[in-house]
Amino acid sequence: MPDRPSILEQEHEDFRAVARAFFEKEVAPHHAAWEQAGVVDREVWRKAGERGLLCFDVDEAYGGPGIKDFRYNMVLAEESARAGASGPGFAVHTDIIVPYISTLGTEEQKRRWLPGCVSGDLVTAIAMTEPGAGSDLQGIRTTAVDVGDHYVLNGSKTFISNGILSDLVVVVCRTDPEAGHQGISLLVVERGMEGFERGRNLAKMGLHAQDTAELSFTDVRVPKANLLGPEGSGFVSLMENLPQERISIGCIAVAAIEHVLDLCLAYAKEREAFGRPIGKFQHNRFVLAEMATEAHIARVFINDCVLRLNAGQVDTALASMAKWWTTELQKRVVDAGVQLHGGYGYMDEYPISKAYTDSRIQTIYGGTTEIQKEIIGRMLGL
Ligand SMILES: Cc1cc2nc3c(=O)[nH]c(=O)nc-3n(C[C@H](O)[C@H](O)[C@H](O)COP(=O)(O)OP(=O)(O)OC[C@H]3O[C@@H](n4cnc5c(N)ncnc54)[C@H](O)[C@@H]3O)c2cc1C
Repeated sequence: MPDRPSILEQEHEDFRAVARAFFEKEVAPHHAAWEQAGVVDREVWRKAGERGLLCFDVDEAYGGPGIKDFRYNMVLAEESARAGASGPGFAVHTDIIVPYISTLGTEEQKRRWLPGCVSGDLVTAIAMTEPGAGSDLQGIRTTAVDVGDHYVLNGSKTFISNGILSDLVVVVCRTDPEAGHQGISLLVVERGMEGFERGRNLAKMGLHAQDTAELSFTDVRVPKANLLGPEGSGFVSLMENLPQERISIGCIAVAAIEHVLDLCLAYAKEREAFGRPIGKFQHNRFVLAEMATEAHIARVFINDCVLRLNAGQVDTALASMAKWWTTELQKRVVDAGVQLHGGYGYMDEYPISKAYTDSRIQTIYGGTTEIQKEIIGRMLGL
């Protein structure tokens, strides 16, 4: 069999060893309890920060190592998948939200927030989706009215990852209701601001240890100093940052696919039926042969995307291709994996069962498969 295609150097493998030890020691033993609780222990964020597993791209001036190399993020996704650690929302923090602060923040904002993001003392969330608007981001109704030195924020958000634990929430809101997408801005709402309430921690099909919550804002006075980027530039900022979010989700998908392949290969060799390992039946051999082939293709594809991301060469269409194709493949592969496990595949105590329920969201959040195809279609001039 060919080796898994790799774009990693020794330093990434050293980082992998640190991440693996962390997930084995600090995450895996607690995960079942966190699944019961619907949220991870806050302490695991600080421990991840101590080991240097959060926000590697943040510059040294703000407490990070300043490593702008997405291969580290990819390795973390792989080790997280291997440990079945779908609870800690590290990727959403490191890959998706903190980059908004790093790229759009003023010097004062970066000094105020980034060190805590790196250390795990500050957990972040991004709140775009509302009960009435998900894919159609321009349909959001949360408003922020300028009253001099602060805004008055009103509205509600739903399905927000890290919603319960978050200390900083990047809230997508309308600062000018008449200006279409040019009236959308990003405001950072901080834990404890009066009028900022967390609603339910939503019960979900999978990702049971991850907190996904409703948030509401009633006359929240948000200082102007918490505006991220120029007023009215929020929509453009989101469009600029979404490609990295989509490559991040693609990395998680490919990591999950490889993990499922490993689980299935081990099971096919060990489980016997009709006097032989189930992997000896031609049908199952074909399933695994297809899985191994597709995992290889997906790895080559995502590796290429990550290298392009590092070089600043990921465009919107490529990110959408990576997002929809890898996550749809993940869903298909993990479904085949459950079938291969027979009844055990349906049992929570088997990792394949959890991989199945955890995978289902992948084609929905970060922009659905349909939206990705719409984007690609537009880029094709259609
Ligand atoms: C576990 C979880 C975590 C999440 N985390 C976050 C988060 O941290 N922050 C955040 O802001 N949001 C988050 N979301 C929300 C997520 O991004 C949205 O659910 C998603 O974008 C889809 O929006 P919607 O649910 O409103 O579906 P809708 O937009 O109502 O779509 C419903 C269906 O219609 C299809 N559809 C819609 N428009 C079109 C179109 N133009 N063409 C073709 N088909 C279309 C969609 O593909 C979908 O199949 C999360 C969701 C979940 C479940």
